[in-house]
Amino acid sequence: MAKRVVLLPGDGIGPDIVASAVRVLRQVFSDRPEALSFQYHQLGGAAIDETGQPFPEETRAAVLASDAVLLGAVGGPKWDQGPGHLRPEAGLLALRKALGVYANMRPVRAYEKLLDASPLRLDVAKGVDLLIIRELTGGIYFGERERGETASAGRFAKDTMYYTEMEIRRVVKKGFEAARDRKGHLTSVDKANVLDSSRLWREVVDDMKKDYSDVTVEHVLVDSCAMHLVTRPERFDVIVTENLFGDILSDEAAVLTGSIGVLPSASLGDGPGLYEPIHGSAPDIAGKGIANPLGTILSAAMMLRHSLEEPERADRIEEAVARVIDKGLRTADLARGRESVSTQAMTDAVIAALA
Ligand SMILES: NC(=O)c1ccc[n+]([C@@H]2O[C@H](COP(=O)([O-])OP(=O)(O)OC[C@H]3O[C@@H](n4cnc5c(N)ncnc54)[C@H](O)[C@@H]3O)[C@@H](O)[C@H]2O)c1
Ligand SMILES: CC(C)[C@H](C(=O)O)[C@@H](O)C(=O)O
Ligand SMILES: [Mg+2]
Repeated sequence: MAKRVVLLPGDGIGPDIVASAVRVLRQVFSDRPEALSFQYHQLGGAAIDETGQPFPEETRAAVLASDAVLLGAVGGPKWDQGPGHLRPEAGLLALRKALGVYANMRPVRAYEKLLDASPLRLDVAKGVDLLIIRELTGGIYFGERERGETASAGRFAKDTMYYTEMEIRRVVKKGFEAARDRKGHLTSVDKANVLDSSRLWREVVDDMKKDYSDVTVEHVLVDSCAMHLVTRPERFDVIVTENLFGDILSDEAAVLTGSIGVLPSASLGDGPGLYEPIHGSAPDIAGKGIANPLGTILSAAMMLRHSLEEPERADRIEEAVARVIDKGLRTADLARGRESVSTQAMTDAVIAALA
């Protein structure tokens, strides 16, 4: 039976980069085209325009019945003025929650050929190969919120960072397991010098250590981690951290690779996985045909590996991307004054490199 992939192109550059990933998937399955079925649904601003909701019921039903979900990006200035629960981003959060994808894996790999695209010194970014595991369905993104007004101090707004032991344990477990399969080092990132939720996080990590004696564990405060990511990135193997810290640190880590456009992600829980590049809808370049499709193409490879039991085809896509980068092809975000190619041409090159 065909594996059911739900495609959520979303907004801005989303439709272009998802189209690229689908072309690559079709090519890598050209010997068995019946193995995958694709279904398009709406999420984000596009869904608001059509249905009034950022995560329509129809999309919810489709993703829950799928084997995996591939998402482009959501958001844009057109929808920025709406109330919080009717923003495109609220649809994305509701999607993650509905799928229960609590572990967001964001691998960061510096390709040798792209080192000069990073603003950092060559020797800093060289050899970087780390994995950020970001808790994705809890923390301040999903805690209690409140808006109000007091007579003495004017308006107030409240967001709450709330974690249960169960939420921490299951994502930290993914961290230990990933470290075990990689270089055996786990960095748990928190703000335990200030936050109670971080102190609980640290206690749970320390509790779990004894079951993973082959993994070395260190605790690093998030501010210090932010500095070390761009000064000594080679010290990291697997980083596990809560939702907001992971969001910020992964965009920072993108600087090591030359562009946020090349970073993929896999969000995993107990049901269908969700796969999306880590970047947004890039309204500044939308419609120009110049978006970097590699983060989405590499997310599709992660989908084949983690949800669709097709690890060899995943390898083939990743090798094709590495070959294209090696040949020197760059989209505008990576060009740094060199010649650049379009989304379409980059996708064509990956497809040609698959052969
Ligand atoms: N997962 C998601 O859907 C997601 C993630 C982040 C931001 N957003 C949303 O996207 C919108 C824009 O946010 P932002 O500008 O802060 O972040 P962004 O990631 O969209 O863009 C940041 C910068 O990186 C560039 N960029 C990003 N992806 C690129 C690609 N594939 N190729 C070339 N250049 C690329 C953009 O042109 C821009 O200059 C906002 O509405 C935000 O909420 C969505
Ligand atoms: C758009 C936004 C809700 C999202 C997040 O904060 O999780 C994005 O920044 C990401 O990293 O996927
Ligand atoms: Mg982000």
